[in-house]
Amino acid sequence: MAAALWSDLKGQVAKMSGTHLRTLLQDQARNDSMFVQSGQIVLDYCRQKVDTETMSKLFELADKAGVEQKKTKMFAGEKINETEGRAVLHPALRAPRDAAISVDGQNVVPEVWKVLDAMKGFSDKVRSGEWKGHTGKALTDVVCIGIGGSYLGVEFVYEALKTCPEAAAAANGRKLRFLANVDPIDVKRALEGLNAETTLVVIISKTFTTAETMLNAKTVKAWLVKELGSEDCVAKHVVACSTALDKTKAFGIDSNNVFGFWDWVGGRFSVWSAVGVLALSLQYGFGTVNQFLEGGHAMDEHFQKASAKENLPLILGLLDVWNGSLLGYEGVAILPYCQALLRFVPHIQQLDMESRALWKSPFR
Ligand SMILES: O=P(O)(O)OC[C@H]1O[C@](O)(CO)[C@@H](O)[C@@H]1O
Repeated sequence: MAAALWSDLKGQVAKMSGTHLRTLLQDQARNDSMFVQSGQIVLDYCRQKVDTETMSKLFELADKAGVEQKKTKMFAGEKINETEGRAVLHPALRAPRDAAISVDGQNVVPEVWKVLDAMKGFSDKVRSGEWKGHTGKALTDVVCIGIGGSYLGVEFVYEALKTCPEAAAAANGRKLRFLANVDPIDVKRALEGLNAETTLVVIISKTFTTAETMLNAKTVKAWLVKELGSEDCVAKHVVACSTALDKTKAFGIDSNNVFGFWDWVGGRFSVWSAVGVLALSLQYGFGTVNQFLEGGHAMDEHFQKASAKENLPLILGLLDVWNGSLLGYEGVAILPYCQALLRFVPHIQQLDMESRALWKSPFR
């Protein structure tokens, strides 16, 4: 059945290859059917090389491939990441406090909120000046050390919020820097103009073994110790977002200052966990970051409940199958006209490409 549908879709490829987009765009009913919305997010896909017949075959493909059932399994915490044998539960990171989402029979939402509350408490203390550095000064600047999934999403959201008036006001007088590359020039750029007395270092590493992150962490720790004159400064100036408590302890970080996450958070989606929430709360305040989490939750609900034809993530996924596997396009252009989204592309590129690398085709 699915094979027949696939060959039908190949027929659509032949039809679309001989049809100019200008011709497709003359059909207003087609264009209108390709304008869908969830809250304030609009998806207008009328400039994709599809007509309504192609789309109905793609929706049929989703149905035959069991997307609905797979979605149910995902939100039920089943281990749908087959290559790594893990649940895929980043939606639990942005679920409301009273939600229930289970992994291995245990509701993980209370654990998520325990860490969110701890991050709120810590970031409020740092921002208010109640938390003092080694020499008694308030910490106004933050350097995040991490790489790949433990860096790109955080930097993207930091940049996206920088020009939002409410977030900018909350960040007044504070700096947030990122250090990912092991090139000493990146260390220099990250620390440029910072005073160790007023700097907090956030080491972000799920495993706390990643070579680049560990080298940068040691380099910046040495800078703090040299500037502040004692190893004791680490307890006040270094915190971590990690799942490896033994390793963060060995590095000298107080276990109260380690903000955890879980095996079911893939690195590429981890901006929604402590990886993103801590640094962003230090810069913009927890309230603003909580709005980001609420936005993500609204999209999770839409993905779960909207019908296929109105379902933004599903439609984008189907268009990806169409463009990549059927039309054979080898690249995707993401063009954020809004300059505040300047770091969106590296974030999505890493997220998308790493997901593809981990995907196990049912056909191989
Ligand atoms: O958070 P960690 O353990 O330092 O790992 C970072 C690496 O893990 C990933 O986030 C996911 O594999 C990569 O993108 C990144 O290079």
